[in-house]
Amino acid sequence: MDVDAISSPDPESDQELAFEGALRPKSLDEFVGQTKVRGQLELLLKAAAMQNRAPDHILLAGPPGLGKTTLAIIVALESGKPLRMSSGPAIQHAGDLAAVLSSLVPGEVLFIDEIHRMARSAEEMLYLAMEDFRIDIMVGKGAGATSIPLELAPFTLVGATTRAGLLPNPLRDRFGFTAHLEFYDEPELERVLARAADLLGLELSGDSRAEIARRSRGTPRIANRLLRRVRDYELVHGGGASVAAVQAALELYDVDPLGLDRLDRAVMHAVLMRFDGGPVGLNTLAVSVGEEAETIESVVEPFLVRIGLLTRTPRGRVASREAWKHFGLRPPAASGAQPGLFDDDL
Ligand SMILES: Nc1ncnc2c1ncn2[C@@H]1O[C@H](COP(=O)(O)OP(=O)(O)OP(=O)(O)O)[C@@H](O)[C@H]1O
Ligand SMILES: [Mg+2]
Repeated sequence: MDVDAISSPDPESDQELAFEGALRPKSLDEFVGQTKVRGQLELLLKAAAMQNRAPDHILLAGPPGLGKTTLAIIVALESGKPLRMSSGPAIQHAGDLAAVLSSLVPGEVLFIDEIHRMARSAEEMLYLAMEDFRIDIMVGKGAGATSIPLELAPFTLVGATTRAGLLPNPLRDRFGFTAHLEFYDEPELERVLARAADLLGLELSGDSRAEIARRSRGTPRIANRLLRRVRDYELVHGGGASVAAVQAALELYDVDPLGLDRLDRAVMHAVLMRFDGGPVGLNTLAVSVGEEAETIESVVEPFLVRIGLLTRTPRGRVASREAWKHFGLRPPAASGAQPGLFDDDL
């Protein structure tokens, strides 16, 4: 496998997608963590069921691998309605969207993944569809063009995005509820792992679970992936999935004790070494590691900020004292940008 990908929050292969499918929780009760969002969704679905109507449209926002697709599937399962899956990149013309919308059955849940990547013309059609369950189909061209209104079956749109900030306001405002998914803490990841280990028939002690959870980047997808590598290791070497086996397996795949992946490390390395700890602007940073600014901002940065290695300031990104320590480096003696910040205990 691609070693670089093991800590990446994106799915790495079709095989992994199949594996994910098998481990996906099928109900809100089985869904670990995100207590607040779960409670909010539960209320929303229950109220809709009591009034026998389609639940409000739902926007799921958050970094990759935290459970957006899983929750969309759960919304359909819990409300006992069919689910239609689509994605922003697949909707490049208003006509693509019209075809999907006009074939929905009453109450159907329409999941649009990466909704921020949908074509503009389709977005505008979606506004009307979400609000009035109606679209206008344009017939003909030029002066003779007319629009024919088309009634739609009431449906629930579930949109997912890693970039809520990129959604135009009129679209964002039409969702009755926006769930912001957060990174998972270690006890939550341990519960994800316990459940997955059970499903895989792998015996895993509490200490082994904790060891994997600590390196999972706050992300269930990564926790499950690391668990697979541990299972492989156990399969080949035998002797159970002890803490030593977990450490050996994860070391083999270059998973940092904090769970940092190649890109996380490249970003931190650039901030520390090339920009003397910052502040450095997002675009400059993106260019210096050869990545899209979007990826840095939505995938890499939220995690680095969360674990306290990076801070965002109005003047740019700044490495924390912990960052210098974690990489075994000394901050520059005269840090003109942040006088006194690194003075104590170094
Ligand atoms: N709360 C959870 N409890 C248990 N397992 C979870 C949870 N959230 C996610 N998972 C597991 O993590 C994997 C990835 O989740 P999912 O595909 O829903 O992420 P996503 O947010 O849609 O990611 P992306 O942005 O890449 O589409 C799934 O296989 C699922 O089993
Ligand atoms: Mg998804």
